[in-house]
Amino acid sequence: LQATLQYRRNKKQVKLVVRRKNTSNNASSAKGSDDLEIAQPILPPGPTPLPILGNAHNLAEYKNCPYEGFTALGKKYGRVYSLSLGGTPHVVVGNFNDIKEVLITKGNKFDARPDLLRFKLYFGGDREKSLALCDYSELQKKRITMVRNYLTFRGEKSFFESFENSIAVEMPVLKDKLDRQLNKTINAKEILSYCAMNIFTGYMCSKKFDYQDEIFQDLVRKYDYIFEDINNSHVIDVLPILAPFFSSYINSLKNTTSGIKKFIMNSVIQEKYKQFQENPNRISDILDICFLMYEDKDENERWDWDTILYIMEDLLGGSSAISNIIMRFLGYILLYPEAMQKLQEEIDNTIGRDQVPLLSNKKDMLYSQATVYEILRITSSPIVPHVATEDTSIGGYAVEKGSVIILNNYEMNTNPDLWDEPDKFMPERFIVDGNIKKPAHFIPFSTGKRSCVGVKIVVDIVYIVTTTILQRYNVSLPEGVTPQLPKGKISLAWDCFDMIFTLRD
Ligand code: HEM
Repeated sequence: LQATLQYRRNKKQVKLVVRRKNTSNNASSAKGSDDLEIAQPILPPGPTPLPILGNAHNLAEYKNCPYEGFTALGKKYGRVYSLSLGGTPHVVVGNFNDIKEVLITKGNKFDARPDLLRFKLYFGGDREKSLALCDYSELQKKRITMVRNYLTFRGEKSFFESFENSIAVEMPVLKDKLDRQLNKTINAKEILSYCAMNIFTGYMCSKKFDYQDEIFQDLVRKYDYIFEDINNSHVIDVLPILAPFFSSYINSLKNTTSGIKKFIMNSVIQEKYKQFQENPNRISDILDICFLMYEDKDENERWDWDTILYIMEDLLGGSSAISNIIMRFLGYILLYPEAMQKLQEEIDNTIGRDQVPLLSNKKDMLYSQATVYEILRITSSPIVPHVATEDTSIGGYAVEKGSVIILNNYEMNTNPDLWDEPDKFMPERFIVDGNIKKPAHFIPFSTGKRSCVGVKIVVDIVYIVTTTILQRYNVSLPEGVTPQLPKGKISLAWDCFDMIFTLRD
């Protein structure tokens, strides 16, 4: 806390090797030759931090969407600027070229994550256990490569088949649950959350649960609570000194995550391990792959139970992202009924009313795909912050080791220089000359070595679930209900908004 950025500006000299022609802004243009040279440190500009508070006050009015605040400050301080938050220097980057420098060109220098108290609390006090919030260690490299291959079906056809099958068997269950609630005002998020979790457990652990199972329901609620928490900022992120005043909140995070772990260990891993031991040659899902790693003959390569437990905890948590984004999908088409009509027309014309929607249809369903992308654009969920692992630079500005890098995806998705009428919900913007076209600066799943491993399954699951729903039902809002869809995060409250499903004629 004592180290405010101003202090650093005055006292600390960061020696950097800066290549002059690398800079498209003015930071290092003061230097003379095109060769590598030692430049004087030019730290990014930024508002002056206050003692203890740092720059928290500069963001106070943007509590509901801090990324809107980062964009507003960027207009004043430029495309790369600095802030001090939680006693740590932060650098905010909102321009695509600078973002690419962080994620791709210098990806190895920016591959760590911030050391936030909350990140530790989610993972039993040690964020290195997490897949998404850890730094980039050798173990992480192995875990994430394995997970990425599994979730993008690289090299193993049977995994794609089993993924498709896990969705396919869940769709009749979803329709059955909705059929029982026809013409009633319902909280669809509950049903969709059970559905998404079952798609995940089906694919990743070969196990499905009954939607009426109260322990399963409790697990899904717990995940949604943690997902909501992780999607929002908290005052202890920027003022960790206040943590003792939030002990009941901290305990609730601890209890919730430990409940999740207990469930996964007792109701998923242990049971499945018995089956694996009976038939170790049958590898049907990622949990079996983890068991192979647990039994590796090489002691240095072998994984322990914690590694397996936390991989499963992290991955199953991805189902909350899916249920929330599907709710957003439904929310937007309820607000823009002409989009619902176009989606239904596309379904009728391409798949028909009776045929089951398949992933193989997706390529012909341009408007459906475009709607998923438009939901992701307009939602603008943040890229998880990165951390500089050495003294380096961005856009020619000095960045010191340990700085947290905020990559302002919200700005890239809402900048009128990059999008026509960015505030308008307009799926058509992603269809150009009869093809899906995503501009290079559209990176809802980020890019580079720490990009999202869920990129493929998210789009596939959202596509199948929403197509299945709209093929069979009209969806409408009860009298007086207007979905509130705050931007800069994916999560919505458990009881965010009700809707009504009626059978299409
Ligand atoms: C709408 C849904 C989702 C969106 C928009 C999204 C977006 C993102 C973004 C922006 C990142 C950070 C990338 C970076 O730091 O450069 C990320 C990381 C990650 N996501 Fe997703 N995600 C979604 C769903 C999922 C799902 C369903 C899963 C799991 C199956 C998942 C697993 C992960 C993991 C493990 C990481 C960390 C990767 C790493 O740090 O190496 N995500 N996601």
